[in-house]
Amino acid sequence: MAVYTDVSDEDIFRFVAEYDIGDVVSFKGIAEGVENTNFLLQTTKAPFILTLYEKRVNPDDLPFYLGLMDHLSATGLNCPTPIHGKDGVALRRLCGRPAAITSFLQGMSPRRIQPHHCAGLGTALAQLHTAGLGFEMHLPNALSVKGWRPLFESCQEHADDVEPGLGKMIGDELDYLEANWPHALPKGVIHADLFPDNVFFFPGKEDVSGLIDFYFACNDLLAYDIAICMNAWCFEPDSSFNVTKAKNLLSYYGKVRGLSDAELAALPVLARGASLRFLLTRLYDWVNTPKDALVTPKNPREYITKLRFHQRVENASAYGLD
Ligand SMILES: Nc1ncnc2c1ncn2[C@@H]1O[C@H](COP(=O)(O)OP(=O)(O)OP(=O)(O)O)[C@@H](O)[C@H]1O
Ligand SMILES: N[C@@H](CCO)C(=O)O
Repeated sequence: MAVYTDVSDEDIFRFVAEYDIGDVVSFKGIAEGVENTNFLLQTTKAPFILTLYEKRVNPDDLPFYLGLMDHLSATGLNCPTPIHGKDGVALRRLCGRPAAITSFLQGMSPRRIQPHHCAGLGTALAQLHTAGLGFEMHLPNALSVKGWRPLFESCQEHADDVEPGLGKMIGDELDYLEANWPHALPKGVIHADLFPDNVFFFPGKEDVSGLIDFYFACNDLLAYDIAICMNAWCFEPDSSFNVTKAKNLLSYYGKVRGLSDAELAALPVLARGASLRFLLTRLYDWVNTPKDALVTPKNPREYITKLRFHQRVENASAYGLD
């Protein structure tokens, strides 16, 4: 249950009164998600999402995230739109946490990912990257290659408790990635966490209906965002890699924003980095979440398997490209 900060009825009535969004009708904690506290807020005017930002969100970065969602919404991309209070301010405080209300997006995350979902995702991701090129604020990716070694060092002592030899594997992978990271590839605004739970479709439809959870968005290599999606969408529950899904993701992305030969050639190293990034944040959460916590941390072993797969990949043809 990802509600880290409880909010009383009195708190919510006082908070909503700071906006012109109608009166509170209902207010329920949302179970999904592990990073922030989210509530579904229904008022006499419409449904909204109230988010209280928790430990992994740097409050100084919130103007970038909210400004980005405003920018992307204005370009026509379907993402949460920050609601501004009567004083014009979107970023506020509630129960001691930074907080904001955003629009509620209709649609559902796919429970069983089909190849057509990856086609829709490729299109939506390229549209996001294209729309983001006009966004003037800039936020370096704190969880890119420069951030991985410090993150590893903060939980290194526990790595071998998860799997014998994991500490050495991560140390060797960090050496490889720091020496081979493709810094010169095209950069722009990336989502950086576009997992299935953050992508909505309408039932029976193939196009993405909306994107949410922009709280890891930042400026980084655009093709790195594709690698994050390939890991999150193109592996089957039995850990096998689905080449058809990867081919759809890459080919439909390329119809909107063509990938350069350099980006295609760099996909294996980008996919190794994308695997390590989520292995590290999951490892950190795995060893730092109390056993009796209400929120269940995500299993880092899933990303050990994905990293090992990409370590064996020699070129992008393994991802379905001709
Ligand atoms: N704008 C929105 N419209 C509709 N539903 C939303 C919206 N924002 C969040 N949700 C719902 O709340 C859930 C959690 O939101 P979100 O993914 O932003 O939280 P999180 O803690 O950052 O999760 P994660 O672990 O995926 O990073 C989503 O899976 C979705 O069901
Ligand atoms: N999407 C992340 C959790 C939120 O950052 C993961 O699956 O590890």
